[in-house]
Amino acid sequence: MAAQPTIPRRGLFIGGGWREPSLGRRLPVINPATEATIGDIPAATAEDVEIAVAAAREAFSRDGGRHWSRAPGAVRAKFLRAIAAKIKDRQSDLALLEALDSGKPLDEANGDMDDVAACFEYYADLAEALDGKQRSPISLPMENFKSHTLKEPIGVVGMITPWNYPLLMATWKVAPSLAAGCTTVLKPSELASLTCLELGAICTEVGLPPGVLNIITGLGPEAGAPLSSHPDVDKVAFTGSTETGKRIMTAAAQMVKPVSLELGGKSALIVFDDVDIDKAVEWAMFGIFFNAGQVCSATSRLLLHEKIAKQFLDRLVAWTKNIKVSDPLEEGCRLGSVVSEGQYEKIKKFISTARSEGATILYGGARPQHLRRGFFIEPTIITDVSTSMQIWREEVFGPVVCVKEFRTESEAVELANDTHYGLAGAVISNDQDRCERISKALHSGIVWINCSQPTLVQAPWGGNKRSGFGRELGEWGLENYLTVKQVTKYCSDEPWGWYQPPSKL
Ligand SMILES: NC(=O)C1=CN([C@@H]2O[C@H](COP(=O)(O)OP(=O)(O)OC[C@H]3O[C@@H](n4cnc5c(N)ncnc54)[C@H](O)[C@@H]3O)[C@@H](O)[C@H]2O)C=CC1
Ligand SMILES: C[N+](C)(C)CCCC(=O)O
Repeated sequence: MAAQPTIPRRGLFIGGGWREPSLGRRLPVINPATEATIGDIPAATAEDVEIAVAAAREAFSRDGGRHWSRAPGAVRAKFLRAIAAKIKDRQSDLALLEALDSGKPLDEANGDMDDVAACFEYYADLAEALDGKQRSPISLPMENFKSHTLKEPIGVVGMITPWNYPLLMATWKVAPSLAAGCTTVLKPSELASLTCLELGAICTEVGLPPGVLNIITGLGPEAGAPLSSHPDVDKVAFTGSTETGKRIMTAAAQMVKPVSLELGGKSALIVFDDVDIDKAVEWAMFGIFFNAGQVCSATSRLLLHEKIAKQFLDRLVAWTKNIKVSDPLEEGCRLGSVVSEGQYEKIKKFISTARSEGATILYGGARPQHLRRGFFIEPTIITDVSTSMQIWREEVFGPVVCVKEFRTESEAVELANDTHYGLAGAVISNDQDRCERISKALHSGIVWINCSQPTLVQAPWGGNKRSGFGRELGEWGLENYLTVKQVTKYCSDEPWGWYQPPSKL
């Protein structure tokens, strides 16, 4: 088992320095795998939000923006690359903090840190490329006007992020917003903020101008709500539950503030009868048991062609029995604890409701017997599910998959689209034409073919319907933080000639 690190005691990271929260309150950090309190984080309130937003505003306009918001993208790229390098230097201690804070297996947390560094590097490249995209000419059907566009940073951005991928979800927002020239106030989830606070320490080490990135930890209603309604915040970017997303959108609407929302999901994985069963089983497991199913894009509904359903479920159970469920720091752990007691209770309730509604718990459904403490739930497979059941309709955000059989392609598509959500969908089949047809027919922002969950920083990420709107990652992620200005010039020597000139007499 890896050594337990000391948990750094941090303040709020505002204006390039550490500050105690105005009301002096702190929140405990609980290791969900042991239930032990391992540290604490500051609890910001509206007073701190004021100070952080003011620091971000000052940094945005400092020296007319010469050193940040209007500086060449190449200048900002250097900071992004320096942050990526520091993340790599500190990879093992950051991964350990992430695992202790969230309960995810250390191997997963290590992978997250790779993705974090890669995301900063990717947006460093895009920041540089932005310089070449300025003054893009617009082709016009006349000669007396010339137009071009400028891509400008949207301003001060408020970011509210979740606990399932604490530093990675923050990075998906922070990296492109910094690349664009925005300044930012980040409010990570109170359930897992440690690595985001360490990002503050890294910003100091790389000499990021003060106030460009501010990090305030605290509770949603106390710190997140005043950030989303703040009149001096130009945009809010949010990842989290659909309920909170609605609140944020309502608050932002009062100021006609743009929002991007990455919310929940109830994505389906469709498996046809022409597949290699074991390969498909492994993707089905990765789709729902990775990060203990606490993934917005988790393929939590498994649709099996009736011809292979029985054989598939037998193999799924056999593979699932083999998952190492353990303390996240144990070698080979593939399923850690869920993030908190609240989430643990919520998942157990989903399972008991499924049972009481008539579904069968084919495997799992309880606390693993060998783990007495910690918020552990067995990987759970639920069958005999009808489309009116809660387990079919609602996001569990836990290691719980529900299974249905289908006969035809159109039935599979109909079942997959039978949800208010629209984040992701996946299909496994050896018939490539069928996969293409299904990728068009699914009402979702992401489709995986012959896999589930792989996420590439270059490709757009986001959902439709109640999974939200706006796209992160790729060039779309940068556009989120840019506003387009048209500049139009009259270039004829002739007078405009609309009004009658006054008499020269
Ligand atoms: N789409 C996703 O990636 C995520 C989905 N969820 C879903 O949400 C459920 C509940 O988890 P929670 O941690 O309660 O999610 P949440 O949506 O309440 O929390 C996400 C973030 O929003 C903040 N927040 C909460 N209330 C707020 C408010 N009124 N104004 C502004 N910010 C606010 C939180 O402090 C946190 O930083 C999960 O069971 C899961 O179904 C949770 C986290 C991530
Ligand atoms: C694709 N993955 C698992 C790396 C991240 C998913 C992001 C999310 O849950 O919001």
